[in-house]
Parts: sequence; structure tokens; C-alpha cells
Amino acid sequence: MCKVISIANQKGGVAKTTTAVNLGIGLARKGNKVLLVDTDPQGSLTASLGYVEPDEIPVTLANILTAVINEEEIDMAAGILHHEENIDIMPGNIELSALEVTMGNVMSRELILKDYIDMMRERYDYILIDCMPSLGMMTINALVASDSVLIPVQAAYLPVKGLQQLIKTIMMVKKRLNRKLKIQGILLTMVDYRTNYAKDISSKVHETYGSRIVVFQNTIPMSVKAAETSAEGISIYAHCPRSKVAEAYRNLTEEVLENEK
Ligand SMILES: Nc1ncnc2c1ncn2[C@@H]1O[C@H](COP(=O)(O)OP(=O)(O)OP(=O)(O)O)[C@@H](O)[C@H]1O
Repeated sequence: MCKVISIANQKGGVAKTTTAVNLGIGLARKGNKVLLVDTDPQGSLTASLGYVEPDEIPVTLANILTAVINEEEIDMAAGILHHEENIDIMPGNIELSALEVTMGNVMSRELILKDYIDMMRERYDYILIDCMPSLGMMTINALVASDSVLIPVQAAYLPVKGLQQLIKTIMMVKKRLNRKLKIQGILLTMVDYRTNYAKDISSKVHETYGSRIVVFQNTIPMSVKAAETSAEGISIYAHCPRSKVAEAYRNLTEEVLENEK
């Protein structure tokens, strides 16, 4: 049975895309069929997998969702790109910005992405949705289309504070639009283990949310190697397999698989 996981946080730059790519490829390396969906108009996921000019890709998620809105028939292979590390990508680009405005005016506007994702479930073991840094209509669509949501949080004070708003939104979606939605867990990213500050943040997250929400045991260390991968269009496993950050994403993949059981 396919599992659909949104990677969401309205705060920008917390490693949503880096986590979507490396968890996605991590799951593929474990023998799963994986689709990564880029719902961010910045197209960072698309670009970080080697499609450096997302705005020049002829068919993207914006075209597919427009077809859903217009009730046109959708070819399941349309727009899908195949990456050398054995994952499929539904690319996103700037056209998603205009689409998000259009979405606001159509009937059942929260269910548009779900229509597409539900159709794709039969082809994949995992579909990961990389969300944009906002709690707008596209992120609501991602939450409605998902079975669970993974929340990357940068180990710093402000992003931790922003979590309350995100959790409120997730609970609202769960109550009104998607009763099955679960929080997969909070993932601490870009952790600088040399500082006490990072340790304080980690205990604060456990203290505030740990009784209600899974906080992943594995955390992702701050490392320039993680940042380099997006320029190369490959995962951390291909770029620097022995690095601490590759090990951290491998362990996270195991933890996600374990939690699914
Ligand atoms: N573990 C890490 N250590 C150091 N830098 C990292 C790490 N993970 C990601 N980065 C870098 O931090 C920046 C933000 O990461 P990323 O794009 O994954 O975040 P995001 O939450 O998807 O951003 P946005 O909200 O803009 O979509 C990127 O330049 C990325 O290469």
C-alpha cells in the first residue's frame, strides 16, 4: 500500500527539500518505488535533482493540476521525470504561483492535488510531497492528499516557535478535511552539535511536543556536504556516502520504515 508523506514547514530554509530528496532516495535504495512531488513554485526540489531550469520544463505539476481543475483526462506518465538514482519526480516551477491563485476560486479547492496523488498511488510505494514555505492553499492541498506529515525544524529558536502555527493547521486539516492524517514526526535539521544551544533547542522540542508527537531520534547534522548535493543534482549517498549527514539520512530512512510498522 502506498504511503503519502508531506514534508512541510511554513518556515523557509529548514531543509524540507534536502530531506525530501534524501529520504526519497533513501527509501528507493531500500527497494521502494518512490515519486517525489515538487509543489514549491521555487522548483528547488526539481533543480536540486539536476533539472537546473525548472521554468523551462514543458510539463509540470501546474499543468497536471490545471487538467484536474478542468476535469480533463490525465495520462499517468505525463510530466514524470526519472532520476538516475531510481526515483521519479513530478517537477514544479513558477507556474504553481498563478495556479495557487486560481485554485482559490474553484469548487473543492482543497482536493485538487489529492485527485492526482490518489491516481498515482497504485504505481508507487511512497509518494513524498515537498511543500512550499507557506500555509497557503497548496500546502493545505498537500496535507489533504497525504497520510502523514514530516516536519523538518531547524535547530534554532524562531523556527521552533513557528511550529505551533503549523501544528494548529495540521490539526484543522485533520478535523475538517482528512481524518486519517498523522504527524509522522518532527525532524531536527542543521544541528550544530558543537553548541550547547543546539542541545537546548533539542530538549525544548522534546519537552514541548514529545508527549504528543514523535520527535525523530535521528537528527541531521549541519554540514556543507548537504548543501553541495543540490548543486550536483544527486543525493548525499552518491555525493559523499561516508559523511555524517549521509549516515543521518540513512538512519532517518530506517526510522521512518520502522515507525511505519
Ligand atoms: N544539513 C545541512 N547542513 C547545512 N546546510 C544544509 C543542510 N540541509 C540543507 N542545507 C542547505 O540549507 C538551505 C535550505 O535547505 P532546503 O532548500 O532543503 O530548505 P527548504 O526548507 O526546502 O527551503 P524552502 O523553504 O526555501 O523551500 C539550502 O541551501 C541547503 O543546501
